[in-house]
Amino acid sequence: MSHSQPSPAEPTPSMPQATPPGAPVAHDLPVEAVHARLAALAEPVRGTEQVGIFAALDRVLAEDVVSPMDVPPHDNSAMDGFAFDGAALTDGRPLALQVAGTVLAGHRWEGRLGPGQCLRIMTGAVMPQGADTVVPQEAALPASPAGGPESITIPPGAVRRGDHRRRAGEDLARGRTALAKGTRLTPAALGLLASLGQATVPVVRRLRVAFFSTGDEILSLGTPWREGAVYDSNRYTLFGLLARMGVEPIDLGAVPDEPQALEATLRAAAARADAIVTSGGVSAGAADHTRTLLDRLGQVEFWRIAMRPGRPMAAGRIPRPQGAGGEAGADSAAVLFALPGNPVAAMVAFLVFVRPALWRMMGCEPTAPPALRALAAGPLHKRPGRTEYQRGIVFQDADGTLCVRTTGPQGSGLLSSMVQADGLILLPHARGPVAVGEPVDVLLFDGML
Ligand SMILES: Nc1nc2c(c(=O)[nH]1)N[C@H]1C(S)=C(S)[C@@H](COP(=O)(O)OP(=O)(O)OC[C@H]3O[C@@H](n4cnc5c(N)ncnc54)[C@H](O)[C@@H]3O)O[C@H]1N2
Ligand code: MOO
Repeated sequence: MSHSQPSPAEPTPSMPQATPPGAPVAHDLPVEAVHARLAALAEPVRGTEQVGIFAALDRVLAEDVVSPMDVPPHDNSAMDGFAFDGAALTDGRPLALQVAGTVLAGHRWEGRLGPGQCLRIMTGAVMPQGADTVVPQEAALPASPAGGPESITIPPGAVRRGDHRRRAGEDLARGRTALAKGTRLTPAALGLLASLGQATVPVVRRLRVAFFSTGDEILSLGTPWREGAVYDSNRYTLFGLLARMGVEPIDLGAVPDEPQALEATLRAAAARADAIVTSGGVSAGAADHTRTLLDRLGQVEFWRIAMRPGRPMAAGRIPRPQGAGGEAGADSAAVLFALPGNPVAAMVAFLVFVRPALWRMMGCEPTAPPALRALAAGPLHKRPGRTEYQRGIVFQDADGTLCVRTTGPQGSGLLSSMVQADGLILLPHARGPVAVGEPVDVLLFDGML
């Protein structure tokens, strides 16, 4: 047993007595306090590997990448048109130029433009010596159109000096940090690395996350249904949530409410994984053995969190068996996140707490999910004193204003509502009921990248 002691400034996580069901309880930990405790628990793992750039998508960069070259590597044209010396432009007067040749992208014109000359140039082609400006071909008047102009006239005001020239190094300058350690490698970041000629990338090793469900009533798929049982859904939502993060998910199945079975699974998980995510068995029920077991196995805290859904949760460390460090890294313990069993509560607690903690373990400072401000299409029940995450559907009204309505009943067993929802309506701790037309933040399930 190694509950950490609550500090005097923080409420005790002990069980509240005789509280009306669903009412906020003064003892419950605010969401921010849970974030702070999890940040202390989730330390970055050690270990890096060099991977090919395609395999680097969604991984975390293990070292700063310094640009070995300028990108673009040379001054070049941003338009198909004519390159010339912009110093020849005069206010209010047309400029006539003779076309000295053509340069295509991927080629360099070796000559030097003289006074009164221009070069036909394609987008991306290297700017010739003696030119600093490009006039797009549709803005130049050809003096002799057949077979390409031999000379052009630039009407007054068509371009200013320096227009449509892209400078060497304007995207990335040689010697500058192109991507910082800890960056999550998005599609854009992969492209940036490729633009430096980098075919392999140093990344943080893949985080191993074991997950399992608990409960006598939980049936694995393929098992015939029986009275009193439910098919396991949490393992599949957790698999999806973990896989989306680019971690290595390790499925350890469904475990009955038997202390020996739970202990064996937890020990096996700690031996193989950096983190363990479980669902069920964290509230006050007669078969919720997880609590007793965790008290014995590791340093685990149980929390009642001032939020809905996702009120009960446990988190802490489960020591690795001796000699298991080689496989799961040098750290002596795996981090346990024990989520509530109700399917919506498990998902919401994962999104709010586990996801940012796992990003931290991967060496990446987590970013807040994208939020949208929308007007409540109907009144929302909300009690001050807890953070609520209501499932929301975003739409535009007849005027094009962004609005949000709930999916309907907000029971934390209604997994169908998570499928219908676009995101979670975030109602902060202190907020009371929301009237129609009041603005609220919606945390979107899907970001663009
Ligand atoms: N007296 C109290 N009872 C409960 C409280 C409370 O404060 N006092 N809290 C309620 C809240 S809130 C939640 S959330 C749940 C969490 O309880 P557990 O984490 O112990 O979860 P279980 O009791 O094991 O299961 C709850 C519910 O979810 C179903 N479940 C569990 N695992 C799965 C799974 N893998 N796939 C599908 N469904 C699953 C389970 O059958 C139960 O119906 O406690 C409340 N009780
Ligand atoms: O808060 Mo429980 O987590 O309602 O479902």
